Amino acid sequence: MPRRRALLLLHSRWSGSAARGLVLCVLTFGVVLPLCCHRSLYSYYFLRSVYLDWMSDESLRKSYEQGQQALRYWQGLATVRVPENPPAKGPELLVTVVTARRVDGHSSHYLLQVMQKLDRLLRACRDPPCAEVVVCDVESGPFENEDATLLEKWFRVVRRFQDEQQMIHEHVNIFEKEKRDYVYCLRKGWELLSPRNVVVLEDDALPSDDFFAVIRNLLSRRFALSALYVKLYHPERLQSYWNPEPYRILEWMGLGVVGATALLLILPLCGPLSPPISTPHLLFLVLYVMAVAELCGRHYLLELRRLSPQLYSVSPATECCTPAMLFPGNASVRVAALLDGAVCQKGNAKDMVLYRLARSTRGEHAHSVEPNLIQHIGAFSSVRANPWHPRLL
Ligand SMILES: CC(=O)N[C@H]1[C@@H](OP(=O)(O)OP(=O)(O)OC[C@H]2O[C@@H](n3ccc(=O)[nH]c3=O)[C@H](O)[C@@H]2O)O[C@H](CO)[C@H](O)[C@@H]1O
Repeated sequence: MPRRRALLLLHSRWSGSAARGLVLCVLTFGVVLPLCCHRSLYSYYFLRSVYLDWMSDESLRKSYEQGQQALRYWQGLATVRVPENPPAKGPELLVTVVTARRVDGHSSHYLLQVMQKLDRLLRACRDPPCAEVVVCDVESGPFENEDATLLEKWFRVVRRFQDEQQMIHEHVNIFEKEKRDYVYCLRKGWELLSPRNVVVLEDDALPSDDFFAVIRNLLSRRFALSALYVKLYHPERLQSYWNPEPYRILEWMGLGVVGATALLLILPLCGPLSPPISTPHLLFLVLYVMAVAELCGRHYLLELRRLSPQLYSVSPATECCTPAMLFPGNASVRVAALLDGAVCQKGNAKDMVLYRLARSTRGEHAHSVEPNLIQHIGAFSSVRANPWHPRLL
């Protein structure tokens, strides 16, 4: 008899727990998260059909306004500021900005926006200067890159077609040209200034406010000594846990365990409905926290790391994209040599080639930093065909 009663008690406890778990899941995943996240671009709850077109148009409009504002800034500067001295040799950091003339999106003046932001950041750290900046103009078409010309008074602008006349007669696919342009810019920066470290930005990579503080911190970490490159950007849409990168799965499980333990410790303070501390409850809460994190969007969790440069995480490099890259020490020269030996084409652009080269070359290590240190503002590509109506996703 007592055995039956014990079984009944256990059964009622379990069904009570299951019912509470079910209510919690329905409320969280069916009510609270949809209400909180339906406008968050990188959440699973984002209402794409309702908001995507509108948000994309808004972002294009803003980008156009910011481009026009940057254009006025650089045009107006000529009357109020004296040009600075040419960049000094041997700087701690050289930032090379690779740029080509854009046909689509020309009026958003991406390059001018990026340079305006760099100018603002550099004026905030002058003694000693955070970095020297060189603009690397790789335009080879019949028209000049007007934005680069406008910046000439303020920054050193190097031009590939002036240095390498033969490039005008080069008949290579656009991805191979893009790679050769990149190699030229890497080598030219090194040759001109012999910097101790190099950052290469593409002309639509807008640095974040803490850009130089984080770079300085990264360079002070041990891993940088042996790094071939550190990626400073990965597309937001590819940052979720479900984009399987081994370290992300570990991070996801760790977050689940920490979050569930915190909940188990906090819930008893909230009243009699709290679950008892047991392994099944812990497992349930681990899965619950993991699901909440993924559905809300890992991208938003990463933003918390912006609190301090020390909190930025470094992990093995991910494949896609090179809009912002840090090359510690003489790594930019090694990368130029590696890229020189490879051929790029559609489906095998310089970002993929570099990723594979880093993995297959003994002794070289490639890393990614999170969260992103730049915002990618280029809605229009200068190497690919552009859609009639570019979208944020
Ligand atoms: C955000 C993002 O995913 N960007 C990636 C995407 O660029 P996108 O397709 O977004 O092209 P983009 O217009 O950003 O151009 C990338 C870079 O190439 C430069 N450029 C352009 C034309 C040219 O003849 N020579 C030249 O060097 C241009 O100035 C810019 O610095 O694909 C590229 C590879 O193809 C790189 O992996 C980019 O990081």
